Amino acid sequence: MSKTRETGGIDALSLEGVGKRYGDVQVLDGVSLRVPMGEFHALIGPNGAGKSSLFNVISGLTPPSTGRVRLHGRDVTGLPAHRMARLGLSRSFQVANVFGRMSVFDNLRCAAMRRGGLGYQWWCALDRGRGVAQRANQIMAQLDLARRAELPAGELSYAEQRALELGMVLATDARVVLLDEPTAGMSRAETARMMELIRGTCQGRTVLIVEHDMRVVFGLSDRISVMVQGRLVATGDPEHIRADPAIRQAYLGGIVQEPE
Ligand SMILES: Nc1ncnc2c1ncn2[C@@H]1O[C@H](COP(=O)(O)OP(=O)(O)OP(=O)(O)O)[C@@H](O)[C@H]1O
Repeated sequence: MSKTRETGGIDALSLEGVGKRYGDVQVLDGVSLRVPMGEFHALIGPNGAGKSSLFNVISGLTPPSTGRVRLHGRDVTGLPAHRMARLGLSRSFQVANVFGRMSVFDNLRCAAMRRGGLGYQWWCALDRGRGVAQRANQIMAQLDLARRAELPAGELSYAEQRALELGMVLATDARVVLLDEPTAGMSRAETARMMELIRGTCQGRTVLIVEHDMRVVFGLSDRISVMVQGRLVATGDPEHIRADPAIRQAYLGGIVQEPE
């Protein structure tokens, strides 16, 4: 039975004819996609295909030129990122996006404050009333960062910074999580560790991930969509995508390493 059916027919995320134009350049063109609650969905495609642009539209960083975006059935087209965060959608970026001078713990506290949709001026009140510190501690334990709690985030290793960034996404308690190349620039061992962290911490959430490493894509995904020149050209389960000769020839051999 599909996840949409299991969850009463409401998709966590649905896109209908999403387009984005910058001047004369059509970056996204008629993108339609339904992601059921709890699905782990990967978005793959060559450089410049429009994957990050799609993330920007979904997360409210930039409005689409055409089409609709729905979150748990609610039309959220064009809502800014902070409103999307309050509605339970959070994202990471291609490059580690942490506050380098703030401690690991404070980075997580800051992120956890967004959870309640309250401003930073409520830091103290939230700290007491909503267990923000508790949440930060919990996430540090999950990500094995507890011994780094007081270290400025800028002094963490690259892989640890990416883990912290994942933690900042999770600290908001988002039910829909967008991860933009979470293993980019990592060694094989770091990638394997990151996969473990993602698998462990994102369980039960709906995840849309952009990733070039096919070990990660095929290791984690329920379904995969392939994007080329701003359009989705295929969506299916990993076996379907892996078996499609056109996709294999065009993308899986070229842009990525094959899963083992
Ligand atoms: N603000 C912008 N103004 C003009 N063109 C843009 C803008 N943002 C993105 N583009 C163009 O949109 C196209 C898609 O870029 P995007 O970064 O979304 O691709 P991508 O699939 O994420 O690529 P990569 O895998 O390399 O990150 C590119 O041709 C890019 O130059």
